[in-house]
Amino acid sequence: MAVKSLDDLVADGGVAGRHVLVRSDLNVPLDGATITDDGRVRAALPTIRRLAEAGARVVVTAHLGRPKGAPDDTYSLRPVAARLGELLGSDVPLAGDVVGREARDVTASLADGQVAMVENVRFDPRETSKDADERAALARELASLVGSGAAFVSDGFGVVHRKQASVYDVARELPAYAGGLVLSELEVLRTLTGDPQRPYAVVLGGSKVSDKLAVIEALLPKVDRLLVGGGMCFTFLAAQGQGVGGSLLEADMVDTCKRLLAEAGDKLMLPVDVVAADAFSADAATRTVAAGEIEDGWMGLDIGPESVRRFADAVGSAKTVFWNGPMGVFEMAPFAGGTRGVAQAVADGDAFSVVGGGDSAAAVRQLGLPEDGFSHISTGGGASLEYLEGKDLPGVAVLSE
Ligand SMILES: Nc1ncnc2c1ncn2[C@@H]1O[C@H](COP(=O)(O)OP(=O)(O)O)[C@@H](O)[C@H]1O
Ligand SMILES: O=C(OP(=O)(O)O)[C@H](O)COP(=O)(O)O
Repeated sequence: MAVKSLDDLVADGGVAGRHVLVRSDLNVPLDGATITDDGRVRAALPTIRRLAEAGARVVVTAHLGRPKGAPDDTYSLRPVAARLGELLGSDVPLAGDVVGREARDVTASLADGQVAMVENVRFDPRETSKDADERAALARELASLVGSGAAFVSDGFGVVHRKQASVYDVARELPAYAGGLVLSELEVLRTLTGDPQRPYAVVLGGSKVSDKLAVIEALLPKVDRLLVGGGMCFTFLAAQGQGVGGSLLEADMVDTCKRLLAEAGDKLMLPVDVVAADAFSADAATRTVAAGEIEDGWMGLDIGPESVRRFADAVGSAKTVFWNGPMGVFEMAPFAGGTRGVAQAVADGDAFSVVGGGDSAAAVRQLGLPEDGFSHISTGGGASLEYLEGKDLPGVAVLSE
């Protein structure tokens, strides 16, 4: 069955007076309760606004960070609901729970064209449960919030690779439609899966190491160059027997990295130098050292200048570039040079270039890089990677069941 879109929903008898549950990806970077980059909220806006303007009673669900399946104020969606309200130009009430009494009250009291949110859906342990029955139970409760006659719009591209209750299971409980953001992201990424112009370079960094190691294996045969920086690189350096001190390391993935290094040969490029620090802090003492010479008590928080030159050369000569994951802890000025240097090289080059991921997109904007230097800035990092890898995205596949 073909995926139905938001256009179909609006055309199918209209949405005026109907409840519509929208799953967005509003997982924004925060400094305390301050949003440091609202790109994902802005990206979610067109779908939410279109539904509201068509008279729907819109209930938005989203996650923020990775709370441990229980309410945790650090991960409250309050700042996000406030920002969404500012951008919409009307107040967005936020229920203090996910499917409890407040969620039911807020949902029931919506007027036509109004938008409300429920709290971080990951406060409910069933959202991310491996047990399909537990997830289905939460999905039924989410569906019953909006009642019969309601519809579900899946618009959180950054999370469609997660088989989670509010992304996957809920689409089986309500008539389900793909939002404009999901469809437009897939359309751009499709151009990278066909026959990309070569050389094709993929740059990986960031901190979700174990998620992305699996992706490397699948991408290796498809790309000409795979550049690995950020927190990702230290497990590879450790696999080469190099000293990584207190850097981010997934010890149980070292053997996998050994195997990947052997398979990849010189396709896979690692940093040759790193900016090491004696603490995870913007005020830490720093040193640039050879990649294998990080001492105990020090940690690698950025790739070094020689690595930036080599990575910049590789992306500068590529005709297609996909980049996910910052090269260092760019949020702190002393560790932003690697991300800035590589991003600038992508922007200066003439490759078809896609940068994906909440933090990577935020880095482009925060470091003042020209957004028009990239062919596309995607809201999803892991989701884009899994798509490029050729995997089915559960949150998309379920829409055509
Ligand atoms: N060497 C490093 N050590 C620890 N964290 C790092 C390192 N390099 C990058 N990071 C962190 O990775 C985070 C982004 O990772 P990730 O979520 O995987 O990227 P994206 O959101 O773009 O997909 C940033 O907050 C950044 O500070
Ligand atoms: O930030 C996200 O993904 P990304 O860092 O891969 O872009 C999404 O909101 C998914 O979050 P998750 O990786 O905690 O499931």
